[in-house]
Amino acid sequence: MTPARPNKLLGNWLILLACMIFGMVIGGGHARTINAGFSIQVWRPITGFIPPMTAADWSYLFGLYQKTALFQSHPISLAAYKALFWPMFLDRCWGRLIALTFIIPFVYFWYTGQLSRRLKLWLGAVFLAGAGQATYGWYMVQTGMQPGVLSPPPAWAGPHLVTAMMVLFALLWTGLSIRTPTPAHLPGAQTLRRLTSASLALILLTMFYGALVATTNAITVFNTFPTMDGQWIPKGFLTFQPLWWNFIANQATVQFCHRLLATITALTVLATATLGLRAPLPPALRDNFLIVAALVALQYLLGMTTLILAAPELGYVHELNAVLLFGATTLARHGLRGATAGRRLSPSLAVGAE
Ligand code: HEM
Repeated sequence: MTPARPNKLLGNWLILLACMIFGMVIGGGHARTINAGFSIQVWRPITGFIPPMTAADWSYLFGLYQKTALFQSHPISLAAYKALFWPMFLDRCWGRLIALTFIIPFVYFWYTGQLSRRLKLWLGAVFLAGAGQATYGWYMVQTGMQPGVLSPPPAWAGPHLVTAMMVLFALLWTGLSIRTPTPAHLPGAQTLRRLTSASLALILLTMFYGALVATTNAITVFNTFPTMDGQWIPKGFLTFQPLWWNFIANQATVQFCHRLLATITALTVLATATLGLRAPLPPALRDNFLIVAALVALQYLLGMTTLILAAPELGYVHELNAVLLFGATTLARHGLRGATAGRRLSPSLAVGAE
C-alpha cells in the first residue's frame, strides 16, 4: 500500500488531514456544547459555504429552525439564533475545507505518479468514509425536525465519534507509514505492541460510551465518584425494555459502562505506558509513552471532575483530550510496527528509521 521510499510531502499531507479531523471534533464538540447542532436545517454540500446575506436568507433559515422541536420547546430570538448559526456554519465550512485539502493534493499526487495503485484505492476508500461521515452528520442534524427530538439521538452520536476516530486513525497511520516505510526492528517488544493495540481498542470503546453519556445527558445524574449516589450498581441500571436498549439510552447504564470501561482503559494504558518506559526503545518512542501516560491520567481526572461538577464545558475539554490520547496511542502503536518476539536489544542496537 505504501511506497518503499519515504515520501515526506505525501506523508505530511495525510498527517495534516488527520489534524484537520481533530479540528472538526473541536468545532462539532463546541456546537454541541452550545446546543447549536440543529441550527442549520439545509444541506448544500457545494454552495453551502456562501453565508446568508439578505434578510430573506435569514428569514428562510430561521423559519426552518422554528420547525424543530428544540425551538418549539425553547423559542429564541433571531439574534440568539444567529449566535447558534455561525459556529455551526464555520464547522461545516471546515468540513468543506477538509474535502478540498484532500481532493486537490490527491489529484496532484496522482498525476505526478506518486501514488501506487493500492494507495489510490485506499485513499479513495478513506475519502468515501469521510464523505459518509459528513452525510451521517447531516442525517443527525435532520433528526431535529422530528417531533420531540431535542438533541441528536444517542444511537446516532456514538457511531459518529467512533467513525471520525477511524478516519483519523487511517490518515495518521498511512501518513506515518509513508514518511517512514521501514519500521524499526524491535526484538522482544511484541507483548508491548499487543498491549498498545488493546489500549487503542479500549480507548475507542470508552470514547463510544463517552459519546453516549454526553447525548443521553447522563452528566445530570449520579454526580458522585467512585460510587453512583452511594451504590456500586446504580438505581435503574437495567430498567429499560428490551434489555439491549439500556446499553444505548439508559442514563444509569450508560454512565456505569463509561466509568467501568474508563477504569479498565486507564489501568491498561498506564500499565502499557509503564512497560514502554521501561523497555529499551528508541528515545522518541519512550517520550511517546510518557505523553500517553500523562494524557490518560489527565483524561481520567477530567472525567471525574466533569461528572462531580456536572460541567459540560469541562466535558468538552475531556472530549478533546480523548482525541489527543487516541492520537498519541496511535503514534506509539505505529512506532512498534517492527516489534517481534525474541531477545531484547539495547535501544542503540534497534535498527530502522523510527
Ligand atoms: C480513559 C478514560 C476516558 C475516556 C477515553 C473518555 C472519553 C470520553 C469522551 C470521548 C467523551 C465525550 C463524547 C462526546 O462529547 O461526544 C466523554 C464524555 C464524558 N465522560 Fe469520559 N472518558 C474517560 C474517563 C471518564 C471518567 C473516569 C469519567 C467519570 C467518572 C468520565 C465521565 C464523562 C462524562 C460525565 C462525560 C459527558 C460529558 C458531557 O456531557 O459533556 N469519563 N468521555
